[in-house]
Amino acid sequence: MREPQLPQVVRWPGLVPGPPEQLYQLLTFALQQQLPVAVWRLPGTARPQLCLSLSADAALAGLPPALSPDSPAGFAFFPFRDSDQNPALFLPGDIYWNAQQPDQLHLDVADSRASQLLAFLATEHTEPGTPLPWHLSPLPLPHTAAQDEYFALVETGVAAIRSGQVMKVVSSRAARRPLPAGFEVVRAFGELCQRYPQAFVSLVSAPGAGTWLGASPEVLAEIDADGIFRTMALAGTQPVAPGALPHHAIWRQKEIEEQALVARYIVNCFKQLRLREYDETGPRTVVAGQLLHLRTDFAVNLRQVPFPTLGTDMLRLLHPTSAVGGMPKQAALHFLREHEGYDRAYYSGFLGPVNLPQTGVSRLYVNLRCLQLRPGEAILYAGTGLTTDSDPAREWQETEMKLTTIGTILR
Ligand SMILES: C=C(O[C@H]1C=CC=C(C(=O)O)[C@@H]1O)C(=O)O
Repeated sequence: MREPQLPQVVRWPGLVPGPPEQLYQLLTFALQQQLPVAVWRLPGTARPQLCLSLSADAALAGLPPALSPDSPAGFAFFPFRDSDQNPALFLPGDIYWNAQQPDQLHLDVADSRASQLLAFLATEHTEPGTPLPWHLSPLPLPHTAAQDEYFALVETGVAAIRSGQVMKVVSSRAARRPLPAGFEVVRAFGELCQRYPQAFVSLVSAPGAGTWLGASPEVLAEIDADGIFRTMALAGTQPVAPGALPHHAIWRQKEIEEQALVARYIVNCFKQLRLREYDETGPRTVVAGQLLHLRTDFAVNLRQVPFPTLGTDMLRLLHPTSAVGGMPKQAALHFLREHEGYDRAYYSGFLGPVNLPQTGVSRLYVNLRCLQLRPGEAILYAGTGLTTDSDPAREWQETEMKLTTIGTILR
């Protein structure tokens, strides 16, 4: 098997500033040169990592990434629906930096654009907090549903379930919020990292896609260093009750069914691949910020099950999962296209590093609890899984709760 060429490790040029300054310098270079860049912090880790691509065109991937050790290293940023307006991106890992090893940069020294970066880092010192030219989406602002419109959408969804058109559908909406005075994107990213230590925190800025910040609780497809493939069925939502232990949470029939459908969807994907050797754990209650969810974890040991394309195949079958689309998949997606009334863009798409920094290790998350930056404001996104028992007012309230996860950085 051919291993991808990983960039070389070079020393940070000149005096090594603190990681926050380094992050700022790298972002300044990327944005001034109008290049795509992604910063992320993995759940349970302390330090951010960064992937910078030296060509905007090279990031236009078109296809979902292959989760295989011989595919290129980079950062995937995939929309809910792949389209000309919201292209599927894969940011080649031309430059990789990890705040864990702050004196190192991974790059190809023979590339003249990489040398340009090194020269920039050696001479320029942008003060953190200096406004940066973030990429902005060229698309018009998405329609933001008022309460009565969302109620109507939920009612239409429930009617579609009752008539047997779909079993489950996840309706969603966008909401506009002004940026507070002095709002600063990199600081907001840091705040998300502090507030949500168990989330996948991300900041992606790319030509054509704009700038997105998020704190996702949901793994879509992951292959770790021990060759374990993982995915999860995450659904059902209630607020964390002050003083109560998460495992004492009581779930209604509605949430239990909603989550069971997502788990069934994943089992069906394994079945389509004729794979029986998976471990299933749960469902159990998990905490995601101020919310509780029900989660079932699935794992396959790829060192014991000889299925080298499992990650790639599952990713293509899973996205969009019934935690963000519905069931059956095509009928639910058709319903959303007809009735949702706005463009989700990269909300409920997926994102994360592939073979970066370690060959064979990929970590893709569903892009939930996220916002998109626009001049002077942010567009926040949230959705709720509908079943026959859904009540419009409760579903609206649930989207409000989900919006507060990312909304806290706008206070
Ligand atoms: C669609 C979202 O959440 C999904 C993940 C967990 C719980 C969900 C729910 O309870 O509906 C959703 O399926 C969102 O956060 O926008």
